[in-house]
Amino acid sequence: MAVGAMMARIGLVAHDDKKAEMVEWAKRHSDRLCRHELFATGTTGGRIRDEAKLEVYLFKSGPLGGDQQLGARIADGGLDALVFFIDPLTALPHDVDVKALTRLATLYGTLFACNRATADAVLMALEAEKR
Ligand SMILES: O=C(CO)COP(=O)(O)O
Repeated sequence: MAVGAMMARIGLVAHDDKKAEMVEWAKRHSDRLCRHELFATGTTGGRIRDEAKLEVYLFKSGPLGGDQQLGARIADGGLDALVFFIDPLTALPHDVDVKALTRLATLYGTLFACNRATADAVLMALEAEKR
């Protein structure tokens, strides 16, 4: 991404117990988020689109490959930041996909927020950063 308050490509994902929190966060920051290009796993993105009224590109649902699609975007250099509200208390059938996504975000140095506090900081960083 290049300079100033330019559009960033942001991935949004939330596990089921965290979806309400993600939607609330997206609503609170909708004036900021609408300036960026948003990508999300299917169910998370559908809720953000419907409830926060934001334009979101929807990948497949996480358990059906959506985490992998976001990971592929990271590997291709197509994502500037990832906001992923992970549920640490629930076992997931696609845990390997979750690990793969967080691994790729780490490997490629993607701005990565896993809770509301760091998500706020990531948004601020995207706006402040001189790129
Ligand atoms: O399971 C998820 C991420 O691991 C989220 O997928 P959904 O947004 O489709 O529920």
